[in-house]
Amino acid sequence: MTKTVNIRELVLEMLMQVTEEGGYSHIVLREVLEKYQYLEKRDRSFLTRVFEGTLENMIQIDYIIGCFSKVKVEDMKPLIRDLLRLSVYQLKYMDSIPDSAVCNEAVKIAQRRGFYNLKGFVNGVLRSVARGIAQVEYPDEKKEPEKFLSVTYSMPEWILEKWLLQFDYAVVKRICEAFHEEQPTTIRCNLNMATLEEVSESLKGEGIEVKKVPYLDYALQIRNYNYLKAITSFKKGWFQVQDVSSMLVAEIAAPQWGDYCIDVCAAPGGKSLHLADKLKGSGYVEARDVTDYKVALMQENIDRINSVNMEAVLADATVFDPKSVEKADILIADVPCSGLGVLGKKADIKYKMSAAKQQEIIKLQRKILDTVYQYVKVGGTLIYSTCTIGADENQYNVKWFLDHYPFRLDSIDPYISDELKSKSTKAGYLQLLPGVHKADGFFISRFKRIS
Ligand SMILES: C[S@@+](CC[C@H](N)C(=O)[O-])C[C@H]1O[C@@H](n2cnc3c(N)ncnc32)[C@H](O)[C@@H]1O
Repeated sequence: MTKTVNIRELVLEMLMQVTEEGGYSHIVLREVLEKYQYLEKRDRSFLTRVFEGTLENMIQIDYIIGCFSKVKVEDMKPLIRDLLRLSVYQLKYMDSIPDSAVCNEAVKIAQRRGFYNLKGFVNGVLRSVARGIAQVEYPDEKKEPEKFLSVTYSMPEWILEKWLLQFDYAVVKRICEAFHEEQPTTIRCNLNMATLEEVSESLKGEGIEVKKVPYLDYALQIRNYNYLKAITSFKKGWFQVQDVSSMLVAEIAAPQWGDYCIDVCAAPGGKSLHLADKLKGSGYVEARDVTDYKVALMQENIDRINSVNMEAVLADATVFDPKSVEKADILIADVPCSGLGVLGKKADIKYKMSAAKQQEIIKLQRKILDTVYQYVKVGGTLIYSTCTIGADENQYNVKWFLDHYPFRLDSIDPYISDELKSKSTKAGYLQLLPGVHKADGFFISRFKRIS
């Protein structure tokens, strides 16, 4: 017999894992959905919506709580703070739930969790929020534009400050808005295994909504599925979940028949698998990553797709590998980054990242480039990419690389659709911006080794 689960309490535990224990929201959610597969679809959607919605809107929610609580949000007991957050999310964003139900449930959870003495506090704050939420005064866009963006879109001010130095206010606002729009799943169809029509028909046959997406003709958007790993065409290896921005990496790498490719930061393997598909069984793709866990993850994907020209390898990209010197026709450095381009899918990243952590990441990116450039043959291609927005990890690293190593930028225009072409793509790099482009925020640059 299955135990009854209190969904709000489960969301509270998930939030605690993310906000207090450093867990990653997409992993926490995936593990819970896998563990509680028996939950009804309605409960799974409620759980997903409250968990993701609370994280997406957390700065705004804390601002609202701050308007009604005498205790500062940062001084609250962590469990009470997260309980208030998920409750305020429901009060503000879920009209179908009566306010009284939200308050009563929160009080019961506080009591069950041993916070008898804070029942009154939880009840008082939530009932005041429920009564006064429509009168909350938010920062004025004209007088305090940065604060307005921060509270409206729950975006930390240090990120906004950096973006506003590089992009117009309207562009930054559009990026922030896009992170709050629906983020449908995008898939890359493996045309070596099935045609686009076959994948599409198979998905529709299982009641899944399918739509074409811009920029690439083998990519589809899917909606309204319950559990990805149960989809027949997924089990057959006919498609891989991957954003279009990430598919563009292999597109821009443009491997030729027989090429030897090394992907130095490859897990979970999306771009490597794409390269292997493009090579149609020829050449070879060494998909390297730094932990056993990540290598096993890639191996799982290789086995599902039955890829014959790809191998998952355990290797640290910051440690020089003499056997790889001038071995690669194509080297992919899809490096660890701040991830600010994918906040629409992984909202918690924005709270975990900081300017200081970003500096550490930049050092690692440069250390990786400083090691792996030696593996590229003269005349070979190096692709440097990140899933972030902002010059620090992108354009400045490109400039630094050109200043120190025997490479030149190479135009990417031959490999992308006309709507993506610009001065910078002609020069050799592409910064995708959510809301401006129909893709995740992503940066791709292409270099040729000249000596
Ligand atoms: C942006 S992700 C790569 C995504 C991957 N290219 C894909 O398309 O699925 C960055 C990867 O770098 C790996 N990584 C971090 N430090 C590394 C290192 N020193 N050596 C090799 N890989 C590393 C991480 O484990 C992570 O999987």
